Amino acid sequence: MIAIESLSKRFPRVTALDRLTVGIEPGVTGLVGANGAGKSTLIKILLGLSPATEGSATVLGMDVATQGGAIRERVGYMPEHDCLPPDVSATEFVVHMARMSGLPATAARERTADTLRHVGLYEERYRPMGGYSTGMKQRVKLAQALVHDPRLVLLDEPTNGLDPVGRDEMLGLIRRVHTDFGISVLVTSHLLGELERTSDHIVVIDGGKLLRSSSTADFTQRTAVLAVEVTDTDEHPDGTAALRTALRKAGLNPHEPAPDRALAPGAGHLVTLDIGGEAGDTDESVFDTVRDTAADLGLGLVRMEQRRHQISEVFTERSAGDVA
Ligand SMILES: Nc1ncnc2c1ncn2[C@@H]1O[C@H](COP(=O)(O)OP(=O)(O)OP(=O)(O)O)[C@@H](O)[C@H]1O
Repeated sequence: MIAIESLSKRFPRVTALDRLTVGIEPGVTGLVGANGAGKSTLIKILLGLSPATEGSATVLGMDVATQGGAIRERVGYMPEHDCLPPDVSATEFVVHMARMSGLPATAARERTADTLRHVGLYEERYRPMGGYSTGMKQRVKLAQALVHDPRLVLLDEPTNGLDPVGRDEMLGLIRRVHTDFGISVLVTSHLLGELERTSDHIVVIDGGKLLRSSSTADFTQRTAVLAVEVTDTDEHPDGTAALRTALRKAGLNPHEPAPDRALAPGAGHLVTLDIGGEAGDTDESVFDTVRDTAADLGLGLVRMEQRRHQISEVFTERSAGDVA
């Protein structure tokens, strides 16, 4: 869908994109990065609205430097900022946008009605948009991006300003844009965990550079840590200390307790240890060893839990790497 090759964008005081190379496949892709990471700048370059300083990119095989008009005909765009004229209704506005994209008048009206219904706007669609809630405005912005039946939509922070329920509804709508209509989606967010359920693939950028690009499953299912909760006994008043020592003897690698652990009520009963490698190839025998070790010590085994990685850890891992 999109091929980005060593793309840079420099403003006089700041480098917004720094030799970014990444490919976007069909499906739903989340583009994640903190505020100022370069997400909006990238989208504007991909639409041919802003020239890159260096490097190249193609969208649906078209060159962003020379074919911006053709790209915007085939791609839908939902901008981040508030851009809706307050005095016109959603219907009037979306019909206008459909006509701008080249649809004949009748088709534009029909598509507008269908699209507004799809995003969940009904009677309100005849009222001026100035009186709409943020959630309704975001829905109109999504509708105008979809009305000309594009193959790909670029959605810039579509959940901005929404409450948790509104966010969930918007993320559900975005998922359905792909599942119901087969339209590919590139959606941005500054909230790291937000796109985990919506996206097939996640691209993380930071300071205009690519931090990571991989499938959402790879991000969230690489499990490397086992948390074990045990009870104390008369024989072992500190069950976790006894378990750690015994696990070490059994050849495992339990983590040292956190320094403030004694201060946290109820937190003293947890032991964490590494299991499996980077790729998530968990060694099942670790579970048996932990169970048998706890049983041999006479400790009560409350739970064993494999922790899921979260996208936010990409940033933590990177900070740790920087320190190293
Ligand atoms: N027209 C411009 N002139 C100068 N600097 C700019 C311009 N547009 C963006 N920048 C800067 O480029 C960097 C990246 O901005 P960009 O808007 O792409 O980030 P973003 O990831 O979309 O963040 P946000 O979600 O906050 O918009 C920021 O430091 C921003 O201040």
